[in-house]
Amino acid sequence: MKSKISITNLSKSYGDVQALKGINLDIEHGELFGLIGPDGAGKTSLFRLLATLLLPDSGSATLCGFDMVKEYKHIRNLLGYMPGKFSLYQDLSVLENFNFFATVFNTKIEDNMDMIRDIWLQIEPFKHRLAGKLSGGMKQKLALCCALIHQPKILLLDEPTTGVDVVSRNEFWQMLKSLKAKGITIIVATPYMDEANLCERVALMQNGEILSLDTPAGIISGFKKDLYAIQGQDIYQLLLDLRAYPYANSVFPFGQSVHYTDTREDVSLSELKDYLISKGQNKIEIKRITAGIEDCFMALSQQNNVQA
Ligand SMILES: Nc1ncnc2c1ncn2[C@@H]1O[C@H](COP(=O)(O)OP(=O)(O)OP(=O)(O)O)[C@@H](O)[C@H]1O
Repeated sequence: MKSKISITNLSKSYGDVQALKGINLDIEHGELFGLIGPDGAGKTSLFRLLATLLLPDSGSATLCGFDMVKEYKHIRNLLGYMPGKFSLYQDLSVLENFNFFATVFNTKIEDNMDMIRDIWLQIEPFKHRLAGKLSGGMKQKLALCCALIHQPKILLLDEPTTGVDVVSRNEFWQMLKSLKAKGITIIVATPYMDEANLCERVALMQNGEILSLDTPAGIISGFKKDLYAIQGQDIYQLLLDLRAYPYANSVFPFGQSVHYTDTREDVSLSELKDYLISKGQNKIEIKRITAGIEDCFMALSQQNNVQA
């Protein structure tokens, strides 16, 4: 069975809030796909629709060829869904949670070990611990095991690495790669732009719309402006001064520097530096850099806001 997902013109509102505005998206069998966007972009709403927990206002979607509304029962058996908030029973042990999910899906842990062995081995030493007493990374591993217990063809993971330390985040992505190798179609929603590079394709989302849909490299190649990282002693004042510069096209804070693009084709860096010195800035450093996914997102978002 091909676990393709096809989404056509899908919309969802909550009262006056338009959470999804006509989403069109095809995700291929066995793809590791990223939904990347800030809080409120609409990622959870899209997942809840695909997981058949919400009804759309308009539009449609098929998962493994089954209609999301009319054939929701088939979809529930084919789908593993890991919600954003820890969804397991905090007062049950690891093993009790696991057994509970196996029972719900009318299966047994031992019958599904092939699929989950690598992950289970990492949490097995804690099998008698209450789920509520696990670390963030361990909770995510348990939630992933529970989402996999019925051997789903499609896995929806809503912000699985939010609040998880860097080491556990890396381990988690390694696990996703091995699940993908088993032929599972995986969609990961994340607000972390750097995780886009770990996906085969991504959709950058904002305000219920897809701003861009491509491979991470394809998205980055769409960034056509020269990009500069500018550092100075007072980063906040630097940001304000750059925003006031008449040739500024985009100015965003980025860690310890400001990412800057200019409206001119040929940027005069010496003129820009002189301007900043005239504003009282010192220790200015300007470096030409390559855009990352976050720069692309900011540029697309700015473009989208101008068009709106
Ligand atoms: N039950 C609800 N009632 C009213 N508004 C809602 C409801 N659920 C979501 N929204 C609104 O819909 C929009 C999209 O929210 P959604 O949760 O789908 O986005 P998200 O990208 O998953 O962000 P988050 O990480 O904050 O959940 C937001 O403006 C949100 O406030």
